[in-house]
Amino acid sequence: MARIYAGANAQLGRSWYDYDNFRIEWSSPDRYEIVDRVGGGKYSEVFGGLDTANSETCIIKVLKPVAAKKINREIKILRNLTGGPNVVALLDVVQDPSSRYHSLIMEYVDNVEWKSLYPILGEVDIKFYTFQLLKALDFVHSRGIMHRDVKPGNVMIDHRHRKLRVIDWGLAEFYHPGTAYHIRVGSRYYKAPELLVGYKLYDYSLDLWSIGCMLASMLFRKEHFFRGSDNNDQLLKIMRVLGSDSFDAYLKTYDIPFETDMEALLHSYPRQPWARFVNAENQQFVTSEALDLLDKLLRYDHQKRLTAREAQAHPYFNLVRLEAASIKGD
Ligand SMILES: CN1CCn2c1nc1c(Br)c(Br)c(Br)c(Br)c12
Ligand code: NA
Repeated sequence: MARIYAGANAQLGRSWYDYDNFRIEWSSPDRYEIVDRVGGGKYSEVFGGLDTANSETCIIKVLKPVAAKKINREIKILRNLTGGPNVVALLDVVQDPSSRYHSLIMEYVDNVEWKSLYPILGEVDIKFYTFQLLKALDFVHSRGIMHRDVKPGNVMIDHRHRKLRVIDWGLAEFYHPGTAYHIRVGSRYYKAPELLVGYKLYDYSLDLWSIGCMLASMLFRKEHFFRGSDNNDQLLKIMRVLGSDSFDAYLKTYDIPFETDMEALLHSYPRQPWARFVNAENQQFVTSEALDLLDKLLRYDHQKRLTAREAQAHPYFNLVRLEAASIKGD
């Protein structure tokens, strides 16, 4: 059971979370022109586009037919969240009458690739962007939604304008207490322990693990902090840092049956102090406040992780809280 916002969807009501009975009015695609391909994946192809009605740049996310069932959920969630701080805005939904393709027209962000961005962020940048990300997720969680795929590739950052937007709500879901969710979600390096041990009764705190991984990347200047070669190795990488004693305690707390064919996962590992990851190159960003926050996010036990709201109140953000809180996120 989530420690916070457990009743959000019950309070917001069925029309808020029931995405099955939800009729979508599709606009004509004629108004939008595809300019260039910016990316894509299993479920979609993503293009930079032009909205000819206002000559604005936009993003055109063309959904592959395989994603049909999930279209309703993604659109419902984007509609529910549009206007929230640092959530990418859904501008339009279009369907090409002749084709089966559906596309989402999204707000454009002049994104700087994570690979190039994380090595140039200064201490204030790290605080600022982490705070903005927490602000977005506290809003999203308060509206009863878990993102479930938080990772650098889904956090667009226009560094010139210090603009951050959380994107790709295709894996997001509504949180209902006591519901068992799929564990094949997220992206490996950012998967929380509950997903890796197959614990299905997870909640919003899933996203806070991923934020902890991103914070560790920025603080320690490492593109992906826990970089496993498969789900078992992912868990091993985590265990080598957090230790095996607290892992065993976690399994016990939630009565999680854990079998593995990976010998290494049965060994015992000491907990590594976070200071161990400080080196000459990153020591300028790493303060005791930063390590304290990180320690409170990267916990096996999801109920012990800070919530996004608690994390925003952490002293680590003292320098940026006033300034960042004032930006409405537009
Ligand atoms: C793969 N890439 C690169 C940039 N970029 C990509 N996918 C994007 C999506 Br979906 C949105 Br919505 C926005 Br906004 C941007 Br920008 C996106
Ligand atoms: Na998106």
